[in-house]
Amino acid sequence: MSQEFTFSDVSEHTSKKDLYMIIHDKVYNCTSFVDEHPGGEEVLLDVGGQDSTEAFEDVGHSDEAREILEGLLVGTLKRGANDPPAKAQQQQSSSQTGTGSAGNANMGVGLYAVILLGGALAFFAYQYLQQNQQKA
Ligand code: HEM
Repeated sequence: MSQEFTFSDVSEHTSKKDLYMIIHDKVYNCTSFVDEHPGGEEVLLDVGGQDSTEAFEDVGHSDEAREILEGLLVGTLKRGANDPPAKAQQQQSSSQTGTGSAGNANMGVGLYAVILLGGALAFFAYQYLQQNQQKA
């Protein structure tokens, strides 16, 4: 059912009376909402006809804003080979870096374990040697 739009299809809708935008690879017709936007019409007109995923997410919009957004949905974006990569994918790759740093945290824990184990081994080795010395 959902209609597919290319980047150039969406880029034709940039005026206040006909305003489309792309957020997370979905296409929204924001025309009816421009006057109601609590953040003002200017910001919407600035990103009209473009991928505004970053602008939308940077503001940290509420769940209510996301519900309004769903009501404005008109279709999905069809990416061509020469189109820029999805902003959503870029976010994913940065969250993968996040997982990487979580992995580093695990490495940190591992390092502590090795140091503790090494310390314990040194302690027992020292005691063993002292006992041997006392016997001699
Ligand atoms: C069609 C897409 C959008 C919808 C449905 C929407 C909806 C809303 C809603 C409901 C609010 C009130 C606060 C909240 O509930 O989060 C809001 C605030 C705001 N929006 Fe949007 N928004 C959209 C796109 C954008 C974009 C692309 C920008 C770009 C910068 C933007 C910038 C802002 C700002 C700056 C505020 C804060 C206003 C304030 O608190 O003074 N919005 N938006």
